[in-house]
Amino acid sequence: MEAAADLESSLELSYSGAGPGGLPPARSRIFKIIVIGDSNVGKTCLTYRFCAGRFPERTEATIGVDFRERAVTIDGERIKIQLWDTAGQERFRKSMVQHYYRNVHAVVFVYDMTNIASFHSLPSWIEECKQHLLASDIPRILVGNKCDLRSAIQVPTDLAQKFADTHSMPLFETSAKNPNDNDHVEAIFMTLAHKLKSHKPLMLSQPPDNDKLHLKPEPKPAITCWC
Ligand SMILES: Nc1nc2c(ncn2[C@@H]2O[C@H](COP(=O)(O)OP(=O)(O)OP(=O)(O)O)[C@@H](O)[C@H]2O)c(=O)[nH]1
Repeated sequence: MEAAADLESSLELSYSGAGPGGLPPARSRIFKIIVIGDSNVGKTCLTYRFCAGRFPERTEATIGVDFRERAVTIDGERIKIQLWDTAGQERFRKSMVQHYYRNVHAVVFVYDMTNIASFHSLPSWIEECKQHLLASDIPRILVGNKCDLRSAIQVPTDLAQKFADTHSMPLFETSAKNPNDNDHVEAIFMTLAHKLKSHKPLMLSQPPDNDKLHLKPEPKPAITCWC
């Protein structure tokens, strides 16, 4: 918990150190996106796919929060997308919840298309989000994951679309696993990044202290259905 607080406060600091030759250092805007949803829906795999460009060989239940970052260039501006992969299991998230939501710029709700229970949990995730986010105009998107498991689908697209419409969110159906969906996962986060880029100036980038969070450093490397 303290580690997350440290990370938050380090992100809130404006970088005031001088660059080479006394010139101001290069700065890039940084956007914090939290990814939430039930355990096992594929939040870790989706964030890994976007940041590392591939499906992870193995995953374990996220404890607290995991953190991945990727720099992208949009319309000539280099920005940093910071993905906060949160724990789906209540026992691993309880004490951290307020840290997830601090200074959030966008929220990605994820459900597993092959698990109707994860879809039915969405209202409680939305409610949690409402309780912790001060601004109501923060971009939010809904992602149905695991569309590669076609024969096991339990959440029909029209049902998900209806839910998304009710909550004024765009819906994306994709797979973190299917390499053919790589571009789709990319497009989901890039669509969000484009949206955020036009937002008011945000935090300045400062490298987070991954050691404090005990995280492994990662390699950098309105659509309905892309299946
Ligand atoms: N077939 C398929 N399996 C997936 C996909 N995404 C994730 N998985 C699998 O689903 C399981 C859970 O994935 P995670 O990414 O760890 O799930 P999570 O939502 O981060 O889970 P928590 O950390 O417990 O909250 C793993 O066994 C993944 O291999 C997908 O798109 N297709």
